[in-house]
Amino acid sequence: MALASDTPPAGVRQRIGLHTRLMRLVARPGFQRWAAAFPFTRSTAAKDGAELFDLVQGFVKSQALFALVDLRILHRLMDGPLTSGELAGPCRMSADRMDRLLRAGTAMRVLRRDRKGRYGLARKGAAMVGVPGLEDMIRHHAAFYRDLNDPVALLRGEVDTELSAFWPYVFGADNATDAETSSRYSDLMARSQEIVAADTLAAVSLAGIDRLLDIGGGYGVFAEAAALKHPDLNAVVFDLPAVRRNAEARLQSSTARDRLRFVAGSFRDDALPDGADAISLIRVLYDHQDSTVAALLGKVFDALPDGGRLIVSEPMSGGDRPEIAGDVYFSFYCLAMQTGTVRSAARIGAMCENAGFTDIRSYKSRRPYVTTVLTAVKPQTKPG
Ligand SMILES: CC(C)=CCC/C(C)=C/CC/C(C)=C/C=C/C(C)=C/C=C/C=C(C)/C=C/C=C(C)/C=C/C=C(C)/C=C/CC(C)(C)O
Ligand SMILES: C[S@@+](CC[C@H](N)C(=O)[O-])C[C@H]1O[C@@H](n2cnc3c(N)ncnc32)[C@H](O)[C@@H]1O
Repeated sequence: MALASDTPPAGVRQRIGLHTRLMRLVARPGFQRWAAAFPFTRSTAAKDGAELFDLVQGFVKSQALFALVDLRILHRLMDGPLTSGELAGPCRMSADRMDRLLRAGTAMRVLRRDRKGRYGLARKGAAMVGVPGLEDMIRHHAAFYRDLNDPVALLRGEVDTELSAFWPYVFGADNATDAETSSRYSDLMARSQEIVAADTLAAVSLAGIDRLLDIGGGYGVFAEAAALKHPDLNAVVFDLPAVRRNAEARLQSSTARDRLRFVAGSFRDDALPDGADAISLIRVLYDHQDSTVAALLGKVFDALPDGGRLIVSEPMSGGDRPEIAGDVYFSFYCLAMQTGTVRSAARIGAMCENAGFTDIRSYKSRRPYVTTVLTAVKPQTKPG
């Protein structure tokens, strides 16, 4: 039954269509009881119920995963299965509490329990250990979840978020005085870029490109991966001066170092290095508001030669068809960051088009929770 406060605002007339009538039926407890028992509807009712419960308990699962990561349980099991009693001491908790955590890990299928009651790694738990930066990413969710503590206030813009103060170290803000924090989070950014770089290079080929300019390229993980994959490619990483020392150290240690260079500057205030026939923006646009993105795309367009290519790669919204990683996790993450927003491939494509680009393509993503790739081309100017 709709409450007075649930009714549409004055002046809004809603048409009650067939779908809405059906949804009102589904909302009735009596219909739910009937559907749960009726042979043709009971499996859908059970499936919907289980999926709803999974949404309800999402935070609890994430926090149980956090505990497994924070206590390094996955690493402790790399040498073989252990009992809860054996894991309890080093983790400073009682055996029965440890057993509670290990059962949760087993139910979530990151661990498995053998007949003797010992716990070992399940396939997904083992995979987690190998995903670059994933465990640190999970640990840094402590700050994100504090920002999400009152999600309505966050949506209303009433929360002074922790995440917004967290990454400026990486963005090269002047207050990056805490060297230990700075390098810890910069490392997190660099490590998480490894899978983004791999998926970007799996989606698009850089064959035929002589010189790549990676704007906001951080420590150069993408530039290095591109150079290693394409032996004739030279790449320039353009990022804020605060990133220079660590980026140069990383690029210098690469076997492709002769083809990698760092140029310090801001895409807001400085000219972009010239001579690139392709420019990449990896996880850059979603950090910024529309006006900054429009100005950046315009600058990128001007810096490219005719026929030059733009590569955009970052987690994206599903647009007309909202999708779970882009429209839940990254959307709220960007909200907590307070500086930018997640955009759909269609929205980014339209912004590229406004900047003058043509031949805009987005690629079906293998892992939308890692990245989605879009390319565009600066058109050839017609002679005469
Ligand atoms: C051998 C046996 C037993 C069986 C054979 C079967 C077989 C071949 C199985 C395959 C097993 C396998 C290798 C699995 C691999 C799984 C992988 C690679 C999983 C990867 C998961 C990646 C995840 C979950 C990534 C998550 C990324 C996140 C959360 C990123 C967040 C990024 C953020 C917040 C960035 C912020 C940056 C800013 C500041 C907003 O710009
Ligand atoms: C989210 S990080 C992405 C880094 C890297 N491309 C990656 O995927 O890991 C955004 C990068 O943009 C850089 N950045 C932010 N503002 C910038 C600006 N005005 N000019 C140049 N780089 C900037 C930051 O320093 C940071 O390295």
